[in-house]
Amino acid sequence: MSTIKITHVAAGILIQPDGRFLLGSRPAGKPYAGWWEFPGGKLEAGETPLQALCRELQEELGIEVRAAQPWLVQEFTYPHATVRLYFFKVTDWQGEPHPHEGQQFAWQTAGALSVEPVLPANTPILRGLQLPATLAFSNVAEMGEAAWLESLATQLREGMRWLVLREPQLDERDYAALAGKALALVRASGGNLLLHGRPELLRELEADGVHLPARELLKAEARPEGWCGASVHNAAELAQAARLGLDYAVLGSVKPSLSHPGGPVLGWAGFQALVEQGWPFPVYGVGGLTSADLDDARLAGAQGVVMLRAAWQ
Ligand SMILES: Nc1nc2c([nH]c(=O)n2[C@@H]2O[C@H](COP(=O)(O)OP(=O)(O)OP(=O)(O)O)[C@@H](O)[C@H]2O)c(=O)[nH]1
Ligand SMILES: [Mg+2]
Repeated sequence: MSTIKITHVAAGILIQPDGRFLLGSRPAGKPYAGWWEFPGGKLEAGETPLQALCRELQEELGIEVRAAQPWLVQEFTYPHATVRLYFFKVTDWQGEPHPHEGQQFAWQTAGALSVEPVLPANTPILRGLQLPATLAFSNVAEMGEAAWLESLATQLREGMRWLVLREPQLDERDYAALAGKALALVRASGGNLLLHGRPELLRELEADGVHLPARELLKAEARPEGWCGASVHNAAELAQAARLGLDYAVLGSVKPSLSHPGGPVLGWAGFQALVEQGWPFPVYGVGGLTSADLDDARLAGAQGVVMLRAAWQ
């Protein structure tokens, strides 16, 4: 029996307060020379990913890492190696990055890169960097259409850019009509609207993607086009989201919630234990959460929180 040798790699996403992050070009003489990557390199024997990250950023950039949070973990098979990449968000460092290996540097904005090509394993990482800290789910069922659309317009003015239209009580015709109205508002602000289930409506409505409920995630054999995330409750569902190459997962319930009363509750500790297994997409907490929970969410390894009621108040 042959076992695949996996090369473990730590890579750092240096993030400025304005959100821009650093890419470096790979030096001549290495595989994929000239391609863009996050600075980093292979773990040495006995090193943890964080130790390797600190050493590599010292060697390649001459900086000392002051604050780094583990973020996404991605496995990828190249012709020359199968790599397991541990990506960290590096939010504080000492010193100015200098190209110690003859690299070029470029500070970049998520979704609007000015350099290419980027290493192919990094595609999900670049998608993940575009996602927000709070993801809103609609609440027409409780608020009524007129009040919700009015609140949507207000939230869009105040910076909301991502939302999932989840209205299971509507039949397909009413759902499509509501989606049309919401999309008109979202488009005018440059935002993204994801349908909840109903991937068959994606083309017709020209929505930005689909959020799959867990039962549809488990049935899916391929991801729909556009953005795609899913609701998950356990490791098996997270693994299915990884197999499909989804852009994010929503994991819960973190706290008891009014919308799913009596369901299983993970708490932040249970949430953290699942997220720490390492996934190639960001994971949001859901279930009785508001923006007041964002600090706890980040400490537990979350991208942020999903808000239902709280998003529209
Ligand atoms: N540093 C880095 N490596 C990446 C990224 N994405 C990605 O697929 N890789 C892969 O991870 C592997 C390790 O990268 P590396 O060449 O930087 O390793 P290193 O700094 O230890 O260099 P060395 O080989 O000279 O010792 C390569 O196969 C590279 O293609 C990324 O964003 N940053
Ligand atoms: Mg390197």
